[in-house]
Amino acid sequence: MTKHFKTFGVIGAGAWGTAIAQMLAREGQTVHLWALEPEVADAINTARENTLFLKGVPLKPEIRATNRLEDLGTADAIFAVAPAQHTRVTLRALRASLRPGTPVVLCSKGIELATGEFMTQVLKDELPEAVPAVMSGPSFAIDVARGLPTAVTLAMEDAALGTELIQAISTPTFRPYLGTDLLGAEIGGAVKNVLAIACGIALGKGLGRSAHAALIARGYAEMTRLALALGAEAETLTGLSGLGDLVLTCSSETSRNMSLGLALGKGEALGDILAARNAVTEGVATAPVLRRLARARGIEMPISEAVAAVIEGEISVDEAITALLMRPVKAEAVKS
Ligand SMILES: NC(=O)C1=CN([C@@H]2O[C@H](COP(=O)(O)OP(=O)(O)OC[C@H]3O[C@@H](n4cnc5c(N)ncnc54)[C@H](O)[C@@H]3O)[C@@H](O)[C@H]2O)C=CC1
Ligand SMILES: O=C(CO)COP(=O)(O)O
Repeated sequence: MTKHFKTFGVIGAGAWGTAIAQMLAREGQTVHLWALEPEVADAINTARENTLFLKGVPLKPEIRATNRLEDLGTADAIFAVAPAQHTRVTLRALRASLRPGTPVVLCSKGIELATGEFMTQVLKDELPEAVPAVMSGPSFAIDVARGLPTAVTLAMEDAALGTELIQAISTPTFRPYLGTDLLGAEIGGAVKNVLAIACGIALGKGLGRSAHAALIARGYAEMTRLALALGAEAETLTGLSGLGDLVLTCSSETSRNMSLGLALGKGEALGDILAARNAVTEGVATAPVLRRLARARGIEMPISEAVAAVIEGEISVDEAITALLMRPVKAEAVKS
């Protein structure tokens, strides 16, 4: 049976949730956007601007902001865009109102610190009757909100339903490519944030573009090792949600993760950097849990290990760099 996607719910009115709502909003469709902060919902509904998280972008009239998650319960599809550490509680709050079989598209990029779970597992725990999907790829919120060309992976097990959803949401400038490997898509999105911190540190320390490129390539190798060990498909990692997002995030100061690394490399303290920003930097929470996961499975992830150790205050930036450079040289294609 053909599913008609007319009404959308977006959980989280940060930069990315707001950009997704803007992309979804078009004539004849309604987008309910849940904001945690009353002033954000108010500004969107009255001034048609998200003054806290996405300043300067005039928002479309189809977007209706709300502070009540239950207002999203009747949507034909939900986009879950709260930061990874807050995703569980927002999904749980939808349990009573969401219709069984509703697609829930997970858009946050991270691993839950308390449980070590990726977002698909969190969704399964909290809304077992939802149809899971993952949307991930190289996509800065400001680019999407301004209508600049963007391509992402949208992974859903039911390819026919995924195709219908993509047809309902795609525009000439927002192009989701269908995949069926949800785990691969979410691993790429979570791990690239940690690797972007490493790249930022290297550039901030003045180690040069050769070191930067080496970190991206070796980071890609460790991301792929983890993905394959957890049962994801290699092709997903070569695509938009893997290599594509890794390249974007590791190369641009627009990335919060990359810019946090840059500041660390220049000698700023982690606490000061975080205190000065009004934006989530997912790699900070993901790095320690990623290290835990890799160690538990015996997967070698030296760059992510080094970032975790710096974030946890166990070693300095200089010690992390020395540790990486002192690693024994070995064959490039070693798998573990
Ligand atoms: N900004 C971007 O360009 C992109 C972001 N993402 C991902 O989207 C997710 C959300 O990031 P942004 O929209 O950029 O966030 P943001 O940094 O713009 O805003 C922070 C968000 O966290 C929410 N928040 C804070 N405390 C909360 C709580 N206790 N419960 C629920 N929500 C809470 C705020 O309401 C706000 O929506 C992250 O996982 C990020 O990795 C993915 C692709 C692009
Ligand atoms: O995921 C992103 C781009 O695809 C945004 O990255 P940051 O969270 O590092 O800004």
